[in-house]
Amino acid sequence: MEDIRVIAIGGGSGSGKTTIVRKISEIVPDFNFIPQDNYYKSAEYINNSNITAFNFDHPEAFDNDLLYEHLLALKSGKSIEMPQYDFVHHRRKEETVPLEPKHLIIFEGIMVFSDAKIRSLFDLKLFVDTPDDIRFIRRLERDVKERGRTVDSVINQYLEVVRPGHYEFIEPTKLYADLIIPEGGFNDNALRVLIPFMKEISRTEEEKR
Ligand SMILES: Nc1ncnc2c1ncn2[C@@H]1O[C@H](COP(=O)(O)OP(=O)(O)O)[C@@H](O)[C@H]1O
Ligand SMILES: O=c1ccn([C@@H]2O[C@H](COP(=O)(O)O)[C@@H](O)[C@H]2O)c(=O)[nH]1
Repeated sequence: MEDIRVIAIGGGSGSGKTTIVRKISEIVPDFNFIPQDNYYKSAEYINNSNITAFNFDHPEAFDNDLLYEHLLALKSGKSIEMPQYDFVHHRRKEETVPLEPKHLIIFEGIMVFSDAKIRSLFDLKLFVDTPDDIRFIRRLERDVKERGRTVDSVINQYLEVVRPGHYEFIEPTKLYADLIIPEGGFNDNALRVLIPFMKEISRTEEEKR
């Protein structure tokens, strides 16, 4: 398969990256979605009371070798078995999801721009930029509702590792972005500009003829 493009969407936790991808998927029919979160290394000994004993907000928290291998395979027209991640138990799930190659790959996560080798595979780089207070409120709500977390553990983790990690490893990668999107998935103007481009590159050979 020719012309396989990778669009990377980076930005802080709770900035709205996943929401952007959901909005894109309502209009762009067919693409491979790779959440960087699926490539977290397992840390099953972690729970609410020792949440900072593993730093999930460090570039080495991810299995970058497997990520590179998988992105390169998809970009070369090969299929992969994508891992799945369990946020409640902080570990990789047993099951994987088979992905067949498609013309468009969307790769999303907090540290998608940290690794130079992985970065070299990207055709378009977007950074979602949302103020810290808004990101924290969204994260607190989400982690308590969906990720089995207590309010105390979210606050503790945020102050000890998430916030420092954001300034050390995420914010500086904004300089790699081709486009910066303020306020994420509810920025209708940004989506209006981006979606036709994504629609075009996700078309199959047959549709292009
Ligand atoms: N612009 C927005 N306004 C209000 N809530 C939003 C907005 N963007 C995202 N959210 C909500 O904030 C939470 C985190 O957003 P999400 O897209 O998962 O962020 P990320 O993937 O960057 O961590 C979700 O519950 C989502 O519904
Ligand atoms: O087991 C885990 C794995 C990750 N985290 C936190 O998740 C965010 C990244 O996910 P977003 O969806 O982009 O918010 C990261 O800041 C980690 O701290 C976790 O708490 N537990």
